[in-house]
Amino acid sequence: MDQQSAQISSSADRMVGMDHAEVRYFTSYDHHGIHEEMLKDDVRTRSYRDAIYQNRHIFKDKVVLDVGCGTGILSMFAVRAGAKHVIGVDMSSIIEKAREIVEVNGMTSKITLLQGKMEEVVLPFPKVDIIISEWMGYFLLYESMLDTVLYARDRYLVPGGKIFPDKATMYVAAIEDGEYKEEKIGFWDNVYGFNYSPMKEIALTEPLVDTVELKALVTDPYAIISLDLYTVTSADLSFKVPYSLTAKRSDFIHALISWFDIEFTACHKPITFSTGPHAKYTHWKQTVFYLRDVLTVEEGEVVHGYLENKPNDKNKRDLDITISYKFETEDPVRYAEGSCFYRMC
Ligand SMILES: C[S@@+](CC[C@H](N)C(=O)[O-])C[C@H]1O[C@@H](n2cnc3c(N)ncnc32)[C@H](O)[C@@H]1O
Repeated sequence: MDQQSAQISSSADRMVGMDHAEVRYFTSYDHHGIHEEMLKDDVRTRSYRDAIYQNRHIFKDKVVLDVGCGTGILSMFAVRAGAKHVIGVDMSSIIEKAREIVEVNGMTSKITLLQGKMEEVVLPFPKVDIIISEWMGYFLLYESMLDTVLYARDRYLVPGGKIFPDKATMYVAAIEDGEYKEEKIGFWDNVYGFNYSPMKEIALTEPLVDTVELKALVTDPYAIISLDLYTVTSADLSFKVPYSLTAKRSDFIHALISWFDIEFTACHKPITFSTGPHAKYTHWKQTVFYLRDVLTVEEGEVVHGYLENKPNDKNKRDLDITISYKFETEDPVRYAEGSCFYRMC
């Protein structure tokens, strides 16, 4: 068996016993393309690099755990920042490439790479001083990788240890998006003279990951939840939170959008980045939730409701999201109230 075939078969062995969704999840990270997209996301990768390089006094001589190391980029940043030793863990076969990358960069003695699930591998150190991880998915929580970071925190982080990054805040806002909603959702009303409404239901249920122009925002953003990675638990990732959106101008509302901000508060000078429509492009873009109704709002009027999120019962990496909305106005023609269910899968 050649080296490549041996690696493929050892990866397959590790997947034995995993359900189909888990295998699909981890193999999605096997291909170099997804890593290229992440590494080329300059806002993302530069923020991690700055957070690590600007805090050599925190990393110097520390044992660091890189949860989901992928190609090893964060592990190598940590070595350059003076870490005593870095352990990188990844279930995906991309870790084979990480080994080669670490070797050609002369860091083999400083980085131990382990292929396996974070929840199952045995680390060469009983405890670590710092956890670094890029775990964020679309709508922050899609893929549910944060659970894995929380597992690593509870199992391996020394008391007083640091997590990079350690804070995430999710926002919602409402947008005018009539043209695109018509193209994506209205399209199904009449397809070559046929009623395709069953397809419209699926299209409405699926949140759209796309870039939203700032000028589409009809309301100010509203921070719905903030996660402190030192204290948050897996149970907290199922939540129902209120929101309240005040119209900045008279316009129509076709959808709510969501995005998140990330903070590295352990840094000497805190480093943050945003995935919002006001910020530089990131591969997370924004997540668009089309509403059934079109709301006709006037400046200063308020739309409020709840956003409920929970991992899907059958596949915990998918998300079940319900958004309820109430637009109370004295004008009975414009009054609107409803609830929409979405699944991110
Ligand atoms: C978003 S990528 C980040 C890769 C790399 N750290 C970077 O910043 O470019 C997440 C990685 O975590 C890995 N991963 C996710 N859950 C894991 C788990 N439970 N055990 C091991 N690896 C995991 C995936 O295979 C993937 O390579």
